[in-house]
Amino acid sequence: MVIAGKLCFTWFGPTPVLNIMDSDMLKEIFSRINEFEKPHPKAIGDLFISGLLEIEGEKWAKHRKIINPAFHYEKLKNVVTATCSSCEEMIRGWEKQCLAGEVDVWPPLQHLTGDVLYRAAFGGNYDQAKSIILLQQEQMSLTYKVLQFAFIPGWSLLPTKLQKRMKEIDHKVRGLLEDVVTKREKAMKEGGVDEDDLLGLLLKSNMKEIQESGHQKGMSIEDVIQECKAFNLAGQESASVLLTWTLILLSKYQDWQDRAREEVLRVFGNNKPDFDGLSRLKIVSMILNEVLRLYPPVFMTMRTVHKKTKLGDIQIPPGVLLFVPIILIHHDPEIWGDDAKEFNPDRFSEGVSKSTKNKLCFFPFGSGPRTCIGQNFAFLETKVALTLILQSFKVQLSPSYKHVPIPLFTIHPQYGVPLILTRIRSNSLIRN
Ligand code: HEM
Repeated sequence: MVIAGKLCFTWFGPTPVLNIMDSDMLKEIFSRINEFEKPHPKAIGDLFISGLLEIEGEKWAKHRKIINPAFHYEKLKNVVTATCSSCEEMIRGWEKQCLAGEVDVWPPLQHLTGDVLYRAAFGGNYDQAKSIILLQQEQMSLTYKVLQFAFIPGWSLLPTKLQKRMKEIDHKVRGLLEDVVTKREKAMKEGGVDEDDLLGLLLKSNMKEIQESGHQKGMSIEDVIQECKAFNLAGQESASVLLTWTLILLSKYQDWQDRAREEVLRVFGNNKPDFDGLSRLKIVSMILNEVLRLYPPVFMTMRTVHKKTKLGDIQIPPGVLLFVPIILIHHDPEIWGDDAKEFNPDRFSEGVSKSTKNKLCFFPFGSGPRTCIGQNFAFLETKVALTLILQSFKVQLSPSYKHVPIPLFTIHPQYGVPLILTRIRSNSLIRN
């Protein structure tokens, strides 16, 4: 039922839902974080999200303050180094595979972003992270199944096979992360390691709290593990999805691929991308924004209303779930024009605020205080990977590619992404 303009009322099982597409209301929802809070995922029986993604109020603010320094732009130089190392390994693999025919780039891109996250945020590598990532991927598809039953009251309390497996996965992931965390903690205590990556900062805050207060007041080791779990999920999945849809669209729109490659070669030649040069990639940024508009990896977000409140002229009772359908707003012809569904990076040629006329209608990373903390991380990693790929290959869609985007928390290509990769240099190892 449409209430007024861009407001639509529905039900999700027993829960009343308001779909919000109005720019002014969205600004309110994203900024008034005490009234419109993130819904607690346990309310729908899932177990996989935790940490910064779900916590509320003061605890969230405290955690975010601790973590923020690891995400300052200058601090993210290690993302560039980590992506270069990891991407070179991937490209070497593709060079061998492409001689034998097409390459399904979807699994390697998922590995890539997992590896980058581990190297840059946790000081490890993909081999250590592999089991955790695979378990979390399984957890996500199980959670998706759970959601289909979530409207049946009490279903989440039943001891079903699904619930049992989810608990088992949660337990295993927790154990694996505990191992990563305690190893680093030991190394830090022995004085060997003092890194300001994400894990280092989380652990330093834990140690500082203990030293200062003599007892645990701040981020406990349990909190640290939960945060690592959340970052694993948030940091790996969406970035791989962005890179994947970018390669699909550049394969489809060869003119944009040529323009992106020209720019990459103008800025870096055949050298490895460096931190400062990445900010000069204007065409690549326009392309990434357009991919994020058409295929926003996180295609919707939610808030819940905790106490009776007013949004615009409407009184909203507590318990209402607010759905923010990012993808629908990004595809709205009233905002983006008749070509809203077409790939046209030129619409971002004068920057995001010009193309959105300063309305809140493009927000692939959310908005307001609870906006994505990893936005710069994701942009750097994607630009580096794209630079190295475009320096090495011309990419085309294989005739076997089927265009079936499916929403599985993020938008996945259901049948993978078989590409034909043509090497454009005899030796694609990038110069230092
Ligand atoms: C293309 C890649 C990415 C996209 C599209 C994306 C998108 C989003 C969105 C839409 C939200 C929810 C915002 C809201 O509800 O207002 C979010 C939250 C979050 N993201 Fe990302 N994200 C990406 C990459 C990353 C990366 C690489 C990391 C970490 C390294 C990360 C960490 C987080 C965290 C921790 C939150 C919760 C923030 C909070 O509640 O304070 N994300 N992201």
